[in-house]
Amino acid sequence: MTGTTVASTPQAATDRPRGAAPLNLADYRAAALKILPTAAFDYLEGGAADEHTVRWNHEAYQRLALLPRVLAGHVGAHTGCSVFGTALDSPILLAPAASHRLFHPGAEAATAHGAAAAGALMTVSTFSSQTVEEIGATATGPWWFQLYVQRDRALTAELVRRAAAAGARACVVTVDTPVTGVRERDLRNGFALPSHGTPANLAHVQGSSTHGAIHDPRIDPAVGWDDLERLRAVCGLPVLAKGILRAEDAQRAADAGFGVWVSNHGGRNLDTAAATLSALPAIAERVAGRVPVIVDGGIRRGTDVVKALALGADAVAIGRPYVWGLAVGGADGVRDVVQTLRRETELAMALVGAATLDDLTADLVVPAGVHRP
Ligand SMILES: Cc1cc2nc3c(=O)[nH]c(=O)nc-3n(C[C@H](O)[C@H](O)[C@H](O)COP(=O)(O)O)c2cc1C
Ligand SMILES: CC(C)CC(=O)C(=O)O
Repeated sequence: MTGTTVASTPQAATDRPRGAAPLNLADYRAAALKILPTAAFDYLEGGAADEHTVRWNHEAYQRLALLPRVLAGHVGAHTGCSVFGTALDSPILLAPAASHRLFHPGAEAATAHGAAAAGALMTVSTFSSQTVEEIGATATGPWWFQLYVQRDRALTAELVRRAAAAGARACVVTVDTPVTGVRERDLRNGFALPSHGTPANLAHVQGSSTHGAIHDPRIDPAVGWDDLERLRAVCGLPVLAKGILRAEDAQRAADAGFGVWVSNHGGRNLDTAAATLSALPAIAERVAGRVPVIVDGGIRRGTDVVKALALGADAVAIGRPYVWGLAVGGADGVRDVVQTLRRETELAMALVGAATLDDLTADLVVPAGVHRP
């Protein structure tokens, strides 16, 4: 893809007046909008085509209301959990996002530090701007590796082996991107990932572009279930399939022991794909607790986390919000975004009468609007 590249790397906003400190994730978005070059903000913010799915992901949470239990007799709420054997302080994960250096000079290392400070698990993209070895050497918290299966399967195997050797605790195979969606903001901006965003993990590969295109021809469109089996054998790690929206696909993943990551890629690929929250209950029912179920897309408030867990997710992941934090404050911004969402989650749990994540059950959620018991 040709086009102008974003030349400048934004600096962290260290000189914000105290009174302007972000209170919630939407405040971080507003601050990131002020700092980032337009093309970088649009790449982060945007979705495919008319961006219906981007909106639906978020609105699906607003279409549900909570029915709190009272007099539950709890003191506070505890968000501790374990996902695929990794103990976590809270069920809030960082979804993979390409090229963190586009948003902050500290790149993925800064994200890793912020995630660790918040006790959150980070997922490192195949298209990270630092190598898995660099990230693994600096990460003090748990992290997973997100894989885009490459047409070159020897290279694919090498990638997951490198990630495992660098300390990744699971491999998340993205299954919703046989091709990338048409991101019209990027087309209008003539946007291509800048040279400092070139996928570091692939920099040694012959023919690898020095100006990584968003619509990357190296991603193999013909990925099958047998690829996931082979990858699990190669890396020896738990494998999750990211991008599942259909219950029968979730069932097949669970039958094979693959974790299920419910996602429509943040509305960035197939516009008018279903909101992830709409897809979640049927998926959770089929999986029936056999493997972890993670959901992402549009989660911006603690009440969203509570609703997702009540409807069957074991954990949620956020994409854009932690990148807003990264842009605004580097590692501290990432940490603060996660901690803010976690505090909101704890508060919402206390208010619905839930002491632990197990207390978040489907009866807490009803359609919003007029409720007739
Ligand atoms: C800037 C950006 C880059 C992304 N890069 C990747 C990626 O490399 N691999 C991947 O599987 N998903 C990628 N995603 C999708 C996210 O992992 C996640 O599914 C989505 O952002 C969740 O929705 P949310 O941003 O509304 O929280 C990216 C998303 C954004 C916003
Ligand atoms: C390089 C891209 C394929 C990364 C991505 O998944 C995205 O921008 O949504």
